[in-house]
Amino acid sequence: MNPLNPRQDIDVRPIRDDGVPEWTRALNTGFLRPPSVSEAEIADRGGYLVPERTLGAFDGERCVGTFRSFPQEITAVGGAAVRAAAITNVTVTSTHRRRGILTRMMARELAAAEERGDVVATLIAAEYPIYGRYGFGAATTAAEWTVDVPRTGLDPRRAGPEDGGRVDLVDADEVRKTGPELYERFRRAQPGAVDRSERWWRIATGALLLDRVTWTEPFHAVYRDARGEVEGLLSYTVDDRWGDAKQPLQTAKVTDLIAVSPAAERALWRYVCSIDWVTRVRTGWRAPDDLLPHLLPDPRAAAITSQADWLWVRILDVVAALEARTYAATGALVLEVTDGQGAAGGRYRLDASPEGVSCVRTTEDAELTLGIAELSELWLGGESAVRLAALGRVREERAGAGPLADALLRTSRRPWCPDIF
Ligand SMILES: CC(=O)SCCNC(=O)CCNC(=O)[C@H](O)C(C)(C)COP(=O)(O)OP(=O)(O)OC[C@H]1O[C@@H](n2cnc3c(N)ncnc32)[C@H](O)[C@@H]1OP(=O)(O)O
Repeated sequence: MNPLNPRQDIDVRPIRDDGVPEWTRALNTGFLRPPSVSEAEIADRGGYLVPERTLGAFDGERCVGTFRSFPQEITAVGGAAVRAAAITNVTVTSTHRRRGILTRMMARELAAAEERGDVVATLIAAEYPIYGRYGFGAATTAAEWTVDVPRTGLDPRRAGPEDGGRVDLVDADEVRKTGPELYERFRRAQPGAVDRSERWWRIATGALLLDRVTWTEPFHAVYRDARGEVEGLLSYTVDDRWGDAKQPLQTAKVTDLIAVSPAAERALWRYVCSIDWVTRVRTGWRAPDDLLPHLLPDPRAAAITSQADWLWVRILDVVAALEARTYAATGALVLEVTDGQGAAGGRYRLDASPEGVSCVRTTEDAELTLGIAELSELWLGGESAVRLAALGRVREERAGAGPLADALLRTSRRPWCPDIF
């Protein structure tokens, strides 16, 4: 029992329509932000919180735990949009931690998500150890590079597109017009990407200023191909740093770079790496196999400065999840899936080929035994069953089942979720 607060009768329930201010105070407290809640914050949250999907843990009238989910689409391997329950705003007040409040809120949401027919649940984890116990696996990773611009070997006179395309700076209105459509094209082709709301675009372009976030207006640039079609969007901010010898030492920080063609990717990275005064470029969180280093004459000018797990996925419906994706190889595999918390456990036979897939429950002998967290980690193609077996997290019941799982499930490019939610 937590000695700070011995009360046991904590009630976990959805908030009422008038419960937004108290819930928001608890959220700010849990995230160690100033707890007072402004009118603007209440109005903003009131606009998008869904009370029946917004849980509070109540000690009497006081909210001491927050948790909410919202409907999301995540792109599976092959491009299908899969129904997800996106989980966010998870906090338990410091006086009430480690007595099972998160576990109760999570159990309630996962049961509700299964009931709704969501195929997976998703989240971005604040800390690595929190969510594995609930069946979540780190399904995408992200890396950030810092580019030492003088070392790239890029000649600014030759940094522009060589394919008849062009790069133009555009204003925020233009981004709100062209960005959403471009992003839709991008995410349909990017396993691990999730949909962006209109609110996302308003925040990214300064149309909605949140009083808890310090806003710096970014520059926006688009790449248009030779026909004038927008194929890429770059947003970046630049600091104002000069050295003692009056030399420019500016860092450009990329806040978003979305491209639907390699030409657009190349043009936008080369553009941001060739702006006068900018001596460093921080890329923001990218796919771990981003092309960037190899778009520079000297790839070593781009050094990875940070790398971490990113999107965590929890499969709720194994059949629907495995049948939603495509497979580049042909093979059959019997999986024994264990699931302590949910209904996803059982034995499944996967028959996959480039022509199609079927996944059914079976009584055949298992070839590979793994937890639902491990299957979730493998689902988007970014992790390897052979690696997980070496770590003792997957067990081969038949020799060769691990490499076969990799041949079926792994993908040539890594999955990537560019967003945080
Ligand atoms: C998707 C998102 O919103 S990510 C944001 C997550 N929130 C935060 O990081 C804010 C700060 N932290 C918190 O508010 C809380 O510590 C929470 C929400 C992470 C956990 O809430 P709690 O109510 O303390 O968790 P609960 O008591 O249900 O823990 C269940 C188990 O998880 C473990 N656990 C919980 N949090 C952590 C952690 N941060 N690190 C390691 N283990 C943890 C507990 O030790 C416990 O283990 P046990 O079952 O072996 O005893």
